[in-house]
Amino acid sequence: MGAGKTTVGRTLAQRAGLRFIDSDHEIEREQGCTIAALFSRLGEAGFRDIEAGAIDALTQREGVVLATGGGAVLRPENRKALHERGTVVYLRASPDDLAHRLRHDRSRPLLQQGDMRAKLHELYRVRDPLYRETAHFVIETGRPSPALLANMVQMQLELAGVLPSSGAPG
Ligand SMILES: Nc1ncnc2c1ncn2[C@@H]1O[C@H](COP(=O)(O)OP(=O)(O)O)[C@@H](O)[C@H]1O
Ligand SMILES: O=C(O)C1=C[C@@H](OP(=O)(O)O)[C@@H](O)[C@H](O)C1
Ligand SMILES: [Mg+2]
Repeated sequence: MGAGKTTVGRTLAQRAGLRFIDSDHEIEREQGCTIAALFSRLGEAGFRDIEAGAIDALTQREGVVLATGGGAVLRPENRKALHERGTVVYLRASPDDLAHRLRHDRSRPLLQQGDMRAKLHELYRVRDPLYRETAHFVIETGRPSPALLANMVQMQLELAGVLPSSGAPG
């Protein structure tokens, strides 16, 4: 949460001329309510069931940039679908940077109770190995802006032959 998946993913899609999809936005549209409302109605496990269905459907699309929710890696079937059907970029951020970025955020239900920084450290401990297992590339966030990170991801994917060369100078 707060790594920049939604922000960087949208910019990357614009630059690469691809459609951008965010699994949380798709879920909100289909369910007709916010992620926070789904968590309070169904609990985290209920949300994860819906999320797994969305990941299965969305990873079957061709030619899209897909941003997932940060907890999508918790389910093995999601990790497998993402890794096998797509090229996965892990936008790594330190828990302290995430806490700073999200200090005023009220839309992420898992961070609304207790000490946000401690919670982000705990999520990082559990999830960092899962992100590394799922990803084909790791990009360090931190100092670069979202726009620069989108350039960095695009360049990485062009070098890997996943995206056609944009011919940008440099
Ligand atoms: N590299 C970055 N540097 C500074 N702020 C960032 C960066 N990436 C994202 N943000 C900010 O952090 C917040 C969360 O970003 P978002 O794209 O929603 O993350 P995610 O989808 O991974 O949870 C937004 O306010 C966004 O502008
Ligand atoms: O990390 C998580 O468990 C979650 C991340 C959120 O998405 P972002 O990673 O886009 O914030 C959203 O799916 C939900 O609040 C749960
Ligand atoms: Mg997001």
